[in-house]
Amino acid sequence: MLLERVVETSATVAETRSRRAKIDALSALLMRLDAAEVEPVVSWLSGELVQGRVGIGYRTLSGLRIPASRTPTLTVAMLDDLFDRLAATAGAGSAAARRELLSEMFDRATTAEQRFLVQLLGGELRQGALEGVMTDAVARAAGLPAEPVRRAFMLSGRLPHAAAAALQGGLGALAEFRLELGRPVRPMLAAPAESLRSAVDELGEVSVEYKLDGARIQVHRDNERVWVFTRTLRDITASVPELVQLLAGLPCRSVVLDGETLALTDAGRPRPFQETMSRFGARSERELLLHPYFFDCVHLDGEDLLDRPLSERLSALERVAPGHRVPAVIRPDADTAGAHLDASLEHGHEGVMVKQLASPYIAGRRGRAWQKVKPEHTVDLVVLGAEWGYGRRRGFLSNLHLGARDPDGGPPIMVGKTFKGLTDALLRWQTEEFPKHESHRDEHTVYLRAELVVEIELDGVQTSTRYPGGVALRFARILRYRPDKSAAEADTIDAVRALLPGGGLHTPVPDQGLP
Ligand SMILES: Nc1ncnc2c1ncn2[C@@H]1O[C@H](COP(=O)(O)OP(=O)(O)OP(=O)(O)O)[C@@H](O)[C@H]1O
Repeated sequence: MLLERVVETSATVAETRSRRAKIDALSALLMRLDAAEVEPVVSWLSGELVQGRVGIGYRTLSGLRIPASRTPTLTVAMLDDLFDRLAATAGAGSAAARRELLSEMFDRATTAEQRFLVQLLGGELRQGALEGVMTDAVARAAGLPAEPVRRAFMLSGRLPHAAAAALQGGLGALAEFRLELGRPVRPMLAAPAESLRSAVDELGEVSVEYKLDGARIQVHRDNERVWVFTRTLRDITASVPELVQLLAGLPCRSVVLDGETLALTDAGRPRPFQETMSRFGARSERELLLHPYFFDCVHLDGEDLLDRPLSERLSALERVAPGHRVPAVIRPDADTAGAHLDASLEHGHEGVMVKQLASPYIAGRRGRAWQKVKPEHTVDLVVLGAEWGYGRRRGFLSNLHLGARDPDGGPPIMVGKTFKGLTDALLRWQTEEFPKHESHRDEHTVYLRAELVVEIELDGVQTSTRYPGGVALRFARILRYRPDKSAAEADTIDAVRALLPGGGLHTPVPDQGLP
Protein backbone atom coordinates (compact mmCIF):
# COMPACT_ATOMS: atom_id res chain seq x y z
CA MET A 1 0.00 0.00 0.00
CA LEU A 2 1.12 3.53 -0.73
CA LEU A 3 1.97 5.63 2.32
CA GLU A 4 -0.29 8.29 0.85
CA ARG A 5 -3.37 6.26 1.84
CA VAL A 6 -2.21 6.08 5.47
CA VAL A 7 -1.50 9.81 5.55
CA GLU A 8 -4.94 10.57 4.13
CA THR A 9 -6.60 8.40 6.75
CA SER A 10 -4.58 10.04 9.52
CA ALA A 11 -5.81 13.44 8.29
CA THR A 12 -9.43 12.26 8.12
CA VAL A 13 -9.24 10.94 11.68
CA ALA A 14 -7.70 14.19 12.93
CA GLU A 15 -10.27 16.34 11.18
CA THR A 16 -13.46 14.75 12.44
CA ARG A 17 -14.74 14.79 16.01
CA SER A 18 -17.12 11.93 15.31
CA ARG A 19 -16.05 8.65 16.84
CA ARG A 20 -18.04 6.74 14.26
CA ALA A 21 -16.36 8.57 11.35
CA LYS A 22 -12.91 7.84 12.83
CA ILE A 23 -13.72 4.14 13.17
CA ASP A 24 -15.10 4.05 9.61
CA ALA A 25 -11.95 5.61 8.18
CA LEU A 26 -9.56 3.42 10.18
CA SER A 27 -11.36 0.14 9.57
CA ALA A 28 -11.62 0.83 5.83
CA LEU A 29 -7.86 1.31 5.75
CA LEU A 30 -7.12 -1.77 7.88
CA MET A 31 -9.19 -4.00 5.60
CA ARG A 32 -6.98 -3.13 2.63
CA LEU A 33 -3.65 -3.89 4.31
CA ASP A 34 -1.44 -6.87 3.54
CA ALA A 35 -0.46 -9.02 6.52
CA ALA A 36 2.99 -7.45 6.89
CA GLU A 37 1.59 -3.94 6.76
CA VAL A 38 -0.77 -4.21 9.75
CA GLU A 39 1.74 -3.77 12.57
CA PRO A 40 3.56 -0.74 11.13
CA VAL A 41 0.36 1.03 10.05
CA VAL A 42 -1.42 0.51 13.38
CA SER A 43 1.73 1.74 15.15
CA TRP A 44 2.09 4.84 13.00
CA LEU A 45 -1.52 5.83 13.36
CA SER A 46 -1.09 5.63 17.14
CA GLY A 47 2.02 7.79 16.73
CA GLU A 48 4.62 5.10 17.41
CA LEU A 49 7.19 3.21 15.39
CA VAL A 50 7.38 -0.59 15.53
CA GLN A 51 11.09 -0.02 16.09
CA GLY A 52 10.46 2.14 19.19
CA ARG A 53 12.17 5.49 19.49
CA VAL A 54 14.84 5.99 16.86
CA GLY A 55 16.36 9.04 18.51
CA ILE A 56 15.55 11.73 15.97
CA GLY A 57 14.57 14.98 17.68
CA TYR A 58 11.98 17.49 16.64
CA ARG A 59 14.63 20.11 16.03
CA THR A 60 16.58 17.93 13.57
CA LEU A 61 13.34 17.32 11.75
CA SER A 62 12.15 20.89 11.57
CA GLY A 63 15.63 21.83 10.26
CA LEU A 64 15.28 19.50 7.27
CA ARG A 65 14.83 21.41 4.02
CA ILE A 66 14.34 18.80 1.34
CA PRO A 67 12.12 19.48 -1.68
CA ALA A 68 9.05 17.26 -1.62
CA SER A 69 8.35 14.71 -4.30
CA ARG A 70 5.50 15.63 -6.65
CA THR A 71 4.15 12.12 -6.94
CA PRO A 72 3.52 9.67 -4.10
CA THR A 73 5.82 6.68 -4.50
CA LEU A 74 6.68 5.72 -0.89
CA THR A 75 5.03 2.50 0.19
CA VAL A 76 4.34 1.25 3.71
CA ALA A 77 6.94 -1.49 3.24
CA MET A 78 9.61 0.95 2.01
CA LEU A 79 9.07 3.29 4.95
CA ASP A 80 9.10 0.47 7.48
CA ASP A 81 12.38 -0.73 5.96
CA LEU A 82 13.85 2.79 6.23
CA PHE A 83 12.84 2.90 9.92
CA ASP A 84 14.52 -0.50 10.43
CA ARG A 85 17.71 0.86 8.96
CA LEU A 86 17.46 4.05 11.01
CA ALA A 87 17.01 2.04 14.21
CA ALA A 88 20.02 -0.13 13.31
CA THR A 89 22.44 2.81 12.85
CA ALA A 90 24.32 3.61 16.00
CA GLY A 91 27.84 4.33 17.13
CA ALA A 92 30.70 6.23 15.47
CA GLY A 93 29.85 7.85 12.16
CA SER A 94 26.20 7.13 12.69
CA ALA A 95 25.11 10.77 12.54
CA ALA A 96 26.01 11.02 8.86
CA ALA A 97 24.39 7.67 8.08
CA ARG A 98 21.22 8.74 9.85
CA ARG A 99 21.12 12.04 8.00
CA GLU A 100 21.48 10.16 4.74
CA LEU A 101 18.59 7.83 5.61
CA LEU A 102 16.42 10.75 6.64
CA SER A 103 17.25 12.57 3.38
CA GLU A 104 16.33 9.49 1.40
CA MET A 105 13.02 9.25 3.25
CA PHE A 106 12.11 12.91 2.88
CA ASP A 107 13.28 13.12 -0.71
CA ARG A 108 10.77 10.46 -1.71
CA ALA A 109 7.89 11.92 0.32
CA THR A 110 5.22 14.34 -0.89
CA THR A 111 4.51 17.50 1.07
CA ALA A 112 1.70 15.85 3.06
CA GLU A 113 3.88 12.78 3.71
CA GLN A 114 6.79 14.93 4.87
CA ARG A 115 4.48 16.65 7.35
CA PHE A 116 3.26 13.27 8.57
CA LEU A 117 6.85 12.03 9.00
CA VAL A 118 7.86 15.12 10.98
CA GLN A 119 4.89 14.61 13.29
CA LEU A 120 5.46 10.88 13.61
CA LEU A 121 9.19 11.11 14.33
CA GLY A 122 8.72 14.21 16.50
CA GLY A 123 6.21 12.40 18.72
CA GLU A 124 3.32 14.70 17.80
CA LEU A 125 1.05 11.93 16.61
CA ARG A 126 1.59 9.97 19.82
CA GLN A 127 -1.97 10.04 20.95
CA GLY A 128 -2.78 7.15 23.22
CA ALA A 129 -6.27 8.60 23.27
CA LEU A 130 -6.74 7.04 19.85
CA GLU A 131 -6.23 3.55 21.26
CA GLY A 132 -9.89 3.01 22.10
CA VAL A 133 -11.00 4.09 18.64
CA MET A 134 -8.30 1.99 17.00
CA THR A 135 -9.29 -1.08 19.03
CA ASP A 136 -12.87 -0.74 17.79
CA ALA A 137 -11.67 -0.19 14.22
CA VAL A 138 -9.54 -3.35 14.36
CA ALA A 139 -12.51 -5.34 15.65
CA ARG A 140 -14.74 -3.94 12.90
CA ALA A 141 -12.17 -4.67 10.18
CA ALA A 142 -11.73 -8.23 11.47
CA GLY A 143 -15.47 -8.76 11.85
CA LEU A 144 -15.08 -9.50 15.57
CA PRO A 145 -16.52 -8.14 18.82
CA ALA A 146 -14.35 -5.46 20.44
CA GLU A 147 -13.85 -7.23 23.79
CA PRO A 148 -11.41 -9.99 22.69
CA VAL A 149 -9.33 -7.43 20.77
CA ARG A 150 -9.23 -5.16 23.82
CA ARG A 151 -8.25 -8.04 26.05
CA ALA A 152 -5.40 -9.07 23.76
CA PHE A 153 -4.21 -5.47 23.71
CA MET A 154 -4.36 -5.14 27.51
CA LEU A 155 -2.53 -8.42 28.06
CA SER A 156 0.20 -7.73 25.54
CA GLY A 157 0.35 -3.97 26.06
CA ARG A 158 0.81 -3.80 22.28
CA LEU A 159 -2.08 -2.83 20.06
CA PRO A 160 -0.26 -3.51 16.73
CA HIS A 161 0.33 -7.07 17.91
CA ALA A 162 -3.30 -7.56 18.87
CA ALA A 163 -4.40 -6.01 15.55
CA ALA A 164 -2.26 -8.38 13.50
CA ALA A 165 -3.59 -11.37 15.45
CA ALA A 166 -7.21 -10.24 15.05
CA LEU A 167 -6.93 -9.55 11.33
CA GLN A 168 -4.95 -12.67 10.45
CA GLY A 169 -5.97 -15.29 12.98
CA GLY A 170 -9.35 -14.13 14.27
CA LEU A 171 -10.72 -15.22 17.63
CA GLY A 172 -8.42 -18.25 17.81
CA ALA A 173 -5.29 -16.10 17.59
CA LEU A 174 -6.65 -13.59 20.12
CA ALA A 175 -7.39 -16.38 22.58
CA GLU A 176 -3.65 -17.24 22.55
CA PHE A 177 -2.82 -14.00 24.38
CA ARG A 178 -2.05 -14.77 27.99
CA LEU A 179 -0.54 -12.99 30.89
CA GLU A 180 3.20 -13.49 30.43
CA LEU A 181 5.71 -13.17 33.21
CA GLY A 182 7.92 -10.16 32.53
CA ARG A 183 5.37 -8.46 30.28
CA PRO A 184 3.21 -5.92 32.16
CA VAL A 185 -0.56 -5.74 31.73
CA ARG A 186 -2.52 -2.50 31.78
CA PRO A 187 -3.61 -1.80 35.35
CA MET A 188 -7.27 -1.96 36.36
CA LEU A 189 -8.58 1.50 37.31
CA ALA A 190 -11.30 2.94 39.50
CA ALA A 191 -14.32 5.15 38.91
CA PRO A 192 -15.16 7.95 41.34
CA ALA A 193 -17.89 7.08 43.86
CA GLU A 194 -20.51 9.55 44.93
CA SER A 195 -20.02 8.52 48.54
CA LEU A 196 -18.80 5.62 50.60
CA ARG A 197 -22.39 4.60 51.31
CA SER A 198 -23.39 4.64 47.60
CA ALA A 199 -20.35 2.54 46.65
CA VAL A 200 -21.01 -0.08 49.32
CA ASP A 201 -24.71 -0.18 48.45
CA GLU A 202 -23.98 -0.60 44.75
CA LEU A 203 -21.30 -3.27 45.01
CA GLY A 204 -22.64 -5.68 47.62
CA GLU A 205 -19.81 -7.63 49.29
CA VAL A 206 -16.73 -5.46 49.20
CA SER A 207 -13.19 -4.93 50.32
CA VAL A 208 -12.64 -1.37 51.62
CA GLU A 209 -8.97 -0.45 51.37
CA TYR A 210 -6.82 2.58 52.11
CA LYS A 211 -6.26 4.60 48.94
CA LEU A 212 -2.59 5.33 49.34
CA ASP A 213 -1.10 8.41 47.77
CA GLY A 214 1.96 6.79 46.30
CA ALA A 215 2.85 5.40 42.91
CA ARG A 216 1.36 2.34 41.26
CA ILE A 217 3.64 -0.63 40.74
CA GLN A 218 3.16 -3.99 39.08
CA VAL A 219 5.72 -6.59 40.05
CA HIS A 220 6.47 -9.87 38.33
CA ARG A 221 8.63 -12.73 39.47
CA ASP A 222 9.60 -15.84 37.52
CA ASN A 223 11.80 -17.95 39.79
CA GLU A 224 14.99 -15.89 40.19
CA ARG A 225 13.96 -13.10 37.83
CA VAL A 226 12.09 -10.04 39.07
CA TRP A 227 10.60 -7.07 37.21
CA VAL A 228 9.03 -3.88 38.55
CA PHE A 229 6.83 -1.76 36.27
CA THR A 230 5.13 1.62 36.66
CA ARG A 231 1.55 2.49 35.93
CA THR A 232 2.58 3.39 32.35
CA LEU A 233 4.29 -0.05 32.07
CA ARG A 234 7.80 1.38 32.23
CA ASP A 235 10.39 -1.10 33.55
CA ILE A 236 12.03 0.49 36.62
CA THR A 237 13.54 -2.70 38.06
CA ALA A 238 17.06 -1.27 38.05
CA SER A 239 16.19 1.75 40.22
CA VAL A 240 14.33 -0.08 43.02
CA PRO A 241 16.69 -2.73 44.45
CA GLU A 242 14.84 -2.89 47.79
CA LEU A 243 11.63 -3.96 46.03
CA VAL A 244 13.52 -6.54 43.97
CA GLN A 245 15.03 -8.01 47.10
CA LEU A 246 11.69 -8.16 48.86
CA LEU A 247 10.08 -9.93 45.91
CA ALA A 248 12.88 -12.41 45.56
CA GLY A 249 12.19 -13.43 49.16
CA LEU A 250 8.47 -14.17 48.76
CA PRO A 251 7.48 -17.83 49.29
CA CYS A 252 6.56 -18.74 45.69
CA ARG A 253 7.99 -19.69 42.30
CA SER A 254 6.14 -17.14 40.20
CA VAL A 255 3.85 -14.26 40.99
CA VAL A 256 2.35 -11.04 39.60
CA LEU A 257 1.24 -8.47 42.18
CA ASP A 258 -0.43 -5.10 41.79
CA GLY A 259 0.11 -2.42 44.39
CA GLU A 260 1.17 1.02 45.43
CA THR A 261 4.58 2.04 46.69
CA LEU A 262 5.36 4.83 49.09
CA ALA A 263 8.25 6.54 50.75
CA LEU A 264 7.51 7.03 54.45
CA THR A 265 8.64 9.52 57.06
CA ASP A 266 10.27 8.25 60.25
CA ALA A 267 6.85 8.51 61.88
CA GLY A 268 5.42 6.17 59.26
CA ARG A 269 3.38 8.82 57.42
CA PRO A 270 3.48 9.02 53.62
CA ARG A 271 6.03 11.40 52.14
CA PRO A 272 4.92 13.68 49.29
CA PHE A 273 4.14 11.91 46.02
CA GLN A 274 7.02 13.72 44.23
CA GLU A 275 9.52 12.08 46.57
CA THR A 276 8.20 8.62 45.74
CA MET A 277 8.24 9.41 42.02
CA SER A 278 11.80 10.72 42.23
CA ARG A 279 12.88 7.16 43.03
CA PHE A 280 11.58 5.99 39.65
CA GLY A 281 14.07 8.06 37.67
CA ALA A 282 17.17 6.57 36.08
CA ARG A 283 19.46 8.55 38.40
CA SER A 284 17.41 8.14 41.50
CA GLU A 285 18.61 8.97 44.97
CA ARG A 286 18.68 5.88 47.08
CA GLU A 287 18.22 7.36 50.57
CA LEU A 288 14.44 7.11 50.52
CA LEU A 289 13.36 3.53 50.94
CA LEU A 290 10.22 2.50 49.15
CA HIS A 291 7.59 0.46 50.97
CA PRO A 292 5.26 -1.59 48.80
CA TYR A 293 1.61 -2.20 49.70
CA PHE A 294 0.00 -4.82 47.50
CA PHE A 295 -3.73 -5.02 46.81
CA ASP A 296 -4.04 -7.65 44.09
CA CYS A 297 -2.50 -10.89 42.91
CA VAL A 298 -3.18 -11.81 39.27
CA HIS A 299 -0.83 -14.78 38.95
CA LEU A 300 0.57 -17.26 41.44
CA ASP A 301 2.76 -20.31 40.86
CA GLY A 302 1.80 -20.95 37.26
CA GLU A 303 -1.85 -20.05 37.60
CA ASP A 304 -3.42 -16.94 36.06
CA LEU A 305 -5.97 -15.37 38.36
CA LEU A 306 -7.20 -12.46 36.21
CA ASP A 307 -10.63 -14.01 35.72
CA ARG A 308 -11.02 -15.20 39.31
CA PRO A 309 -13.08 -13.13 41.76
CA LEU A 310 -11.25 -10.59 43.90
CA SER A 311 -11.98 -12.67 47.01
CA GLU A 312 -9.83 -15.51 45.60
CA ARG A 313 -7.11 -13.15 44.44
CA LEU A 314 -6.96 -11.64 47.93
CA SER A 315 -6.55 -15.12 49.44
CA ALA A 316 -3.65 -15.72 47.05
CA LEU A 317 -2.16 -12.38 48.10
CA GLU A 318 -2.53 -13.31 51.76
CA ARG A 319 -0.65 -16.57 51.12
CA VAL A 320 2.25 -15.00 49.28
CA ALA A 321 2.75 -11.54 50.83
CA PRO A 322 0.83 -11.35 54.12
CA GLY A 323 3.08 -8.67 55.58
CA HIS A 324 2.76 -6.30 52.63
CA ARG A 325 -0.96 -5.90 52.10
CA VAL A 326 -2.70 -2.56 51.91
CA PRO A 327 -4.80 -2.01 55.08
CA ALA A 328 -8.26 -3.36 54.23
CA VAL A 329 -11.52 -4.44 55.83
CA ILE A 330 -13.43 -7.23 54.13
CA ARG A 331 -17.26 -7.30 54.08
CA PRO A 332 -17.47 -4.42 56.59
CA ASP A 333 -20.75 -3.07 57.94
CA ALA A 334 -21.44 0.64 57.35
CA ASP A 335 -19.79 1.75 60.62
CA THR A 336 -16.63 -0.27 60.05
CA ALA A 337 -16.33 1.03 56.47
CA GLY A 338 -16.76 4.62 57.70
CA ALA A 339 -14.18 4.13 60.46
CA HIS A 340 -11.73 2.74 57.89
CA LEU A 341 -12.15 5.86 55.70
CA ASP A 342 -11.54 8.10 58.74
CA ALA A 343 -8.48 6.11 59.72
CA SER A 344 -7.06 6.35 56.19
CA LEU A 345 -7.43 10.15 56.14
CA GLU A 346 -6.01 10.45 59.67
CA HIS A 347 -2.91 8.56 58.55
CA GLY A 348 -2.38 11.06 55.72
CA HIS A 349 -3.77 8.98 52.85
CA GLU A 350 -6.21 10.03 50.16
CA GLY A 351 -9.35 8.10 51.05
CA VAL A 352 -10.49 4.55 50.35
CA MET A 353 -11.06 2.22 47.44
CA VAL A 354 -14.22 0.13 47.53
CA LYS A 355 -13.91 -3.07 45.50
CA GLN A 356 -16.47 -5.69 44.64
CA LEU A 357 -15.29 -9.05 45.96
CA ALA A 358 -17.01 -10.94 43.13
CA SER A 359 -15.32 -8.97 40.32
CA PRO A 360 -12.57 -10.22 37.98
CA TYR A 361 -9.43 -8.15 37.23
CA ILE A 362 -10.28 -6.26 34.08
CA ALA A 363 -6.96 -4.99 32.78
CA GLY A 364 -6.98 -1.45 31.47
CA ARG A 365 -10.58 -0.78 32.41
CA ARG A 366 -11.88 2.11 34.49
CA GLY A 367 -14.97 0.31 35.68
CA ARG A 368 -17.40 0.54 38.57
CA ALA A 369 -16.18 -2.66 40.26
CA TRP A 370 -13.50 -0.47 41.86
CA GLN A 371 -14.68 2.87 43.22
CA LYS A 372 -12.60 5.57 44.87
CA VAL A 373 -13.89 7.68 47.71
CA LYS A 374 -11.93 10.82 48.55
CA PRO A 375 -12.96 14.13 50.04
CA GLU A 376 -11.25 16.42 47.49
CA HIS A 377 -12.21 17.05 43.85
CA THR A 378 -9.16 16.59 41.67
CA VAL A 379 -8.76 16.13 37.95
CA ASP A 380 -5.72 15.17 35.92
CA LEU A 381 -5.40 17.49 32.92
CA VAL A 382 -3.06 17.90 29.98
CA VAL A 383 -0.84 20.99 29.90
CA LEU A 384 -1.49 22.68 26.54
CA GLY A 385 0.76 25.67 27.09
CA ALA A 386 1.97 28.26 29.55
CA GLU A 387 2.08 32.04 29.52
CA TRP A 388 5.14 34.07 30.49
CA GLY A 389 4.61 35.48 33.95
CA TYR A 390 4.77 39.14 34.89
CA GLY A 391 5.84 41.01 38.02
CA ARG A 392 7.58 38.63 40.37
CA ARG A 393 7.17 35.84 37.85
CA ARG A 394 8.70 37.66 34.88
CA GLY A 395 10.98 35.32 32.92
CA PHE A 396 9.14 32.23 34.17
CA LEU A 397 6.55 30.15 32.40
CA SER A 398 3.57 30.51 34.69
CA ASN A 399 -0.17 30.53 33.84
CA LEU A 400 -1.03 27.05 32.55
CA HIS A 401 -3.50 26.30 29.78
CA LEU A 402 -5.28 23.11 30.75
CA GLY A 403 -7.05 20.57 28.57
CA ALA A 404 -9.25 17.55 29.17
CA ARG A 405 -8.88 14.44 27.03
CA ASP A 406 -11.21 13.84 24.10
CA PRO A 407 -12.35 10.24 24.69
CA ASP A 408 -12.56 9.77 20.92
CA GLY A 409 -8.91 10.49 20.31
CA GLY A 410 -9.06 14.12 19.18
CA PRO A 411 -6.75 16.78 20.62
CA PRO A 412 -7.36 17.77 24.26
CA ILE A 413 -10.14 20.27 24.88
CA MET A 414 -9.24 23.42 26.81
CA VAL A 415 -11.14 23.85 30.08
CA GLY A 416 -9.27 26.59 31.91
CA LYS A 417 -6.10 28.35 32.96
CA THR A 418 -4.41 28.68 36.32
CA PHE A 419 -1.18 29.65 38.03
CA LYS A 420 -2.49 29.17 41.56
CA GLY A 421 -0.52 26.79 43.70
CA LEU A 422 2.72 27.15 41.71
CA THR A 423 5.73 27.17 44.01
CA ASP A 424 9.02 28.81 43.04
CA ALA A 425 10.48 25.36 42.46
CA LEU A 426 7.63 24.45 40.10
CA LEU A 427 7.98 27.75 38.21
CA ARG A 428 11.68 27.04 37.70
CA TRP A 429 10.95 23.46 36.66
CA GLN A 430 8.25 24.52 34.17
CA THR A 431 10.49 27.13 32.61
CA GLU A 432 13.25 24.58 32.10
CA GLU A 433 11.08 21.62 31.13
CA PHE A 434 8.38 23.10 28.89
CA PRO A 435 10.63 24.04 25.94
CA LYS A 436 11.41 20.30 25.62
CA HIS A 437 7.71 19.74 24.87
CA GLU A 438 7.19 22.88 22.78
CA SER A 439 5.15 22.72 19.60
CA HIS A 440 5.20 26.46 18.85
CA ARG A 441 5.07 29.82 20.61
CA ASP A 442 3.85 33.36 20.27
CA GLU A 443 4.70 36.50 22.16
CA HIS A 444 2.90 35.54 25.37
CA THR A 445 2.63 31.78 25.36
CA VAL A 446 4.65 28.64 24.79
CA TYR A 447 2.35 25.92 23.41
CA LEU A 448 3.14 22.31 24.23
CA ARG A 449 2.58 18.93 22.65
CA ALA A 450 0.04 16.97 24.69
CA GLU A 451 2.54 15.11 26.88
CA LEU A 452 2.47 16.49 30.42
CA VAL A 453 -0.26 15.72 32.93
CA VAL A 454 -0.91 17.86 35.97
CA GLU A 455 -3.25 17.19 38.89
CA ILE A 456 -5.57 20.09 39.59
CA GLU A 457 -7.66 20.62 42.68
CA LEU A 458 -10.87 22.56 42.10
CA ASP A 459 -14.05 23.68 43.73
CA GLY A 460 -16.10 22.48 40.78
CA VAL A 461 -16.82 23.43 37.19
CA GLN A 462 -19.22 25.82 35.53
CA THR A 463 -20.78 26.03 32.10
CA SER A 464 -18.86 28.25 29.73
CA THR A 465 -19.26 29.75 26.29
CA ARG A 466 -15.62 30.73 26.20
CA TYR A 467 -14.15 27.25 26.14
CA PRO A 468 -14.89 24.77 23.35
CA GLY A 469 -16.07 21.96 25.65
CA GLY A 470 -18.76 24.19 27.21
CA VAL A 471 -17.23 23.88 30.71
CA ALA A 472 -14.66 25.81 32.70
CA LEU A 473 -12.85 24.97 35.93
CA ARG A 474 -13.75 26.94 39.07
CA PHE A 475 -10.97 27.96 41.46
CA ALA A 476 -8.42 25.61 39.99
CA ARG A 477 -5.18 25.06 41.94
CA ILE A 478 -2.10 23.18 40.81
CA LEU A 479 -1.48 20.24 43.12
CA ARG A 480 1.36 18.41 41.42
CA TYR A 481 2.63 17.01 38.15
CA ARG A 482 1.78 13.40 37.34
CA PRO A 483 4.86 11.91 35.61
CA ASP A 484 3.28 8.49 36.16
CA LYS A 485 0.49 9.35 33.74
CA SER A 486 0.55 9.87 29.99
CA ALA A 487 -1.81 12.25 28.19
CA ALA A 488 -3.86 9.20 27.22
CA GLU A 489 -4.65 8.73 30.92
CA ALA A 490 -5.73 12.28 31.65
CA ASP A 491 -9.36 12.83 32.64
CA THR A 492 -11.82 13.13 29.78
CA ILE A 493 -14.04 16.07 28.98
CA ASP A 494 -16.94 13.86 30.04
CA ALA A 495 -15.39 13.39 33.48
CA VAL A 496 -14.99 17.17 33.78
CA ARG A 497 -18.58 17.77 32.62
CA ALA A 498 -19.78 15.24 35.18
CA LEU A 499 -18.63 17.72 37.87
CA LEU A 500 -21.18 20.30 36.71
CA PRO A 501 -23.95 20.76 39.23
CA GLY A 502 -26.53 18.18 38.23
CA GLY A 503 -23.97 16.02 36.41
CA GLY A 504 -23.50 17.98 33.20
CA LEU A 505 -27.08 18.36 32.02
CA HIS A 506 -26.90 22.17 31.79
CA THR A 507 -26.75 24.21 28.62
CA PRO A 508 -23.90 26.71 28.37
CA VAL A 509 -24.49 30.24 29.65
CA PRO A 510 -21.94 33.08 29.44
CA ASP A 511 -19.40 32.91 32.25
CA GLN A 512 -17.84 35.82 34.04
CA GLY A 513 -14.24 36.77 34.42
CA LEU A 514 -12.08 33.69 33.97
CA PRO A 515 -8.43 34.17 34.77
N1 LIG B 1 -5.97 0.11 47.62
C1 LIG B 1 -5.80 0.53 46.38
N2 LIG B 1 -6.33 -0.15 45.33
C2 LIG B 1 -6.18 0.28 44.07
N3 LIG B 1 -5.52 1.39 43.73
C3 LIG B 1 -4.97 2.13 44.71
C4 LIG B 1 -5.09 1.73 46.08
N4 LIG B 1 -4.44 2.64 46.82
C5 LIG B 1 -3.97 3.56 45.98
N5 LIG B 1 -4.27 3.28 44.70
C6 LIG B 1 -3.92 4.13 43.54
O1 LIG B 1 -5.12 4.71 43.05
C7 LIG B 1 -5.19 4.58 41.65
C8 LIG B 1 -6.58 4.22 41.24
O2 LIG B 1 -7.35 5.33 41.16
P1 LIG B 1 -7.69 5.85 39.73
O3 LIG B 1 -8.11 4.73 38.87
O4 LIG B 1 -8.66 6.92 39.84
O5 LIG B 1 -6.30 6.35 39.21
P2 LIG B 1 -5.87 7.83 39.21
O6 LIG B 1 -6.52 8.49 38.04
O7 LIG B 1 -4.40 7.87 39.32
O8 LIG B 1 -6.54 8.37 40.50
P3 LIG B 1 -6.07 9.54 41.34
O9 LIG B 1 -5.74 10.65 40.39
O10 LIG B 1 -7.31 9.77 42.14
O11 LIG B 1 -4.91 9.01 42.09
C9 LIG B 1 -4.30 3.43 41.30
O12 LIG B 1 -3.72 3.63 40.04
C10 LIG B 1 -3.29 3.37 42.41
O13 LIG B 1 -2.13 4.07 42.00
